[in-house]
Amino acid sequence: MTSSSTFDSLIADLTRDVQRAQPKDTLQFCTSWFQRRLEEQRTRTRDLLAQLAQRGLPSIHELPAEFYSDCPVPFASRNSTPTPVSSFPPIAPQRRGSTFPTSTSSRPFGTLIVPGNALLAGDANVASSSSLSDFSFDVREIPPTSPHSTEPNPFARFDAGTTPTSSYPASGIENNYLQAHASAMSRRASVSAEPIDVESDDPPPVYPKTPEQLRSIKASIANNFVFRDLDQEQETGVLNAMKEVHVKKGEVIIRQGDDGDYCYVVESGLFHCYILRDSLPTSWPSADALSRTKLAHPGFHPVFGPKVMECKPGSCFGELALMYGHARAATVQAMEPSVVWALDRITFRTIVLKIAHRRRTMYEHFLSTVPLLSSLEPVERSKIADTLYSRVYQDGESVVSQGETGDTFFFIEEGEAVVIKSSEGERGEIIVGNLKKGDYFGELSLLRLEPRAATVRAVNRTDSSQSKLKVAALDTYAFTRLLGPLRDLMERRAKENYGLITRGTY
Ligand SMILES: Nc1ncnc2c1ncn2[C@@H]1O[C@@H]2COP(=O)(O)O[C@H]2[C@H]1O
Repeated sequence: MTSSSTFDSLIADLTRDVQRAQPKDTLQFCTSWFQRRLEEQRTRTRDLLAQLAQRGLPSIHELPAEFYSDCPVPFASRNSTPTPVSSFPPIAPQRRGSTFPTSTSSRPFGTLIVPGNALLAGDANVASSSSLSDFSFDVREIPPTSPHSTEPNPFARFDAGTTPTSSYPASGIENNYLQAHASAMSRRASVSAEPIDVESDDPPPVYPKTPEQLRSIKASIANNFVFRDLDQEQETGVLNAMKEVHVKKGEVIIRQGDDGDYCYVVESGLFHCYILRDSLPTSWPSADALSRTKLAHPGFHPVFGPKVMECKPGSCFGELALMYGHARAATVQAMEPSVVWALDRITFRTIVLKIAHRRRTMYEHFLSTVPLLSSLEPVERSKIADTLYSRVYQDGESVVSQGETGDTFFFIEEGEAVVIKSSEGERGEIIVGNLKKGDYFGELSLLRLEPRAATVRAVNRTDSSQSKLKVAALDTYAFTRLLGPLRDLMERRAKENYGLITRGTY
């Protein structure tokens, strides 16, 4: 695929998703969307490299254009741990081995590392290597992505600054993108730069909660863009991993300019958020000194600056740190004894990425068993896998109804369905077909831009140990884009299986 067609297809995907989600903050939505796509693409690249590795030393030049990342991945071991994540001491983040492996040598391609990781790892030795365990690329082999740019890739330019922070040592490579910037806002690499070991079996932490607590957290995060797009499994993982934290009156839970690694949902109490517009002090007053600070008037803190927001029970704050590496934009202080639910970014990202990875593997496996798709290349099936989403139906529930406008195509993942038609003038419904695992339906209305020709309904199971109907769905746009090459095949099959394909005659 050429870069312009890749671009066109990305923009088309983004446009579709924006139209579907109707985000209030479009810019933020687009930013998150690209971040996710980048992560997915990097994971795919890693998977492909792992496959290539089984055949010998992989080479960047063997990567199909699909998988070409503008900046190949230096698979180098990490020899330093990340900086402390927050000045907030009461909860140590769950630094599980899976999320911060100290070395990738035992599993050469087991960790997703993308450009910028060296910011965190402080490991810039990307000289070429002959062994798989430390396989790496030389950044100088990588052409600039823009004729006007001398930088190896677009992710190189975190900022115009050149001074590395003490936390993230600069690399020794000339003109490279591994150098961190001194500015607080670019101290941490973007989320795409975070290594997440998607193959680890380490379960995310589970902190027990009452059903009421779960309901309250769920309601609090429901409209937050970070959590809104999580599926059921991801949401459950996130809710389970939230840890109850008691915050004393006056305690500073987030300090402006710090690295932000936690998100909080307020269970009880009250927090004030302040933003200091001027440059931040080189050192903040001690907790003791702060406790003696008098607030001259309620909207202004003499140290932290003007108050910009209050966070009451049900509010969620610090969530952007889960997605981006920005420094904290405000200081948040407890105004009374409070309780929050805290979630660290690594856990959040592990849950989201691991589940996404598992889901793709599961779909790829499933799609490889679908007869309709047998002529497709694995790469094409992977693309379909990335777009599918699952739905489970109760016995007797309709997935599509005759006469409706169709906007979705379905594969049956588990269970069985019946196809039912009813004709004007005829009484009742006639079962015209049975569908089982690996079958598909819903293509006719999309191919022919006609109303649904039949109703497809989950069977009433006679044995409750049988699976409920579970379908993997693809929306119109993805159907046209990804299954376009199979259009004739589907038309032919429809003719054979459903009889004469003319509206109203079957
Ligand atoms: N005999 C049939 N006539 C019409 N549609 C059928 C028949 N058997 C299965 N189907 C599927 O039922 C689906 C209903 O939605 P669509 O018309 O989009 O696509 C239809 C076909 O995929």
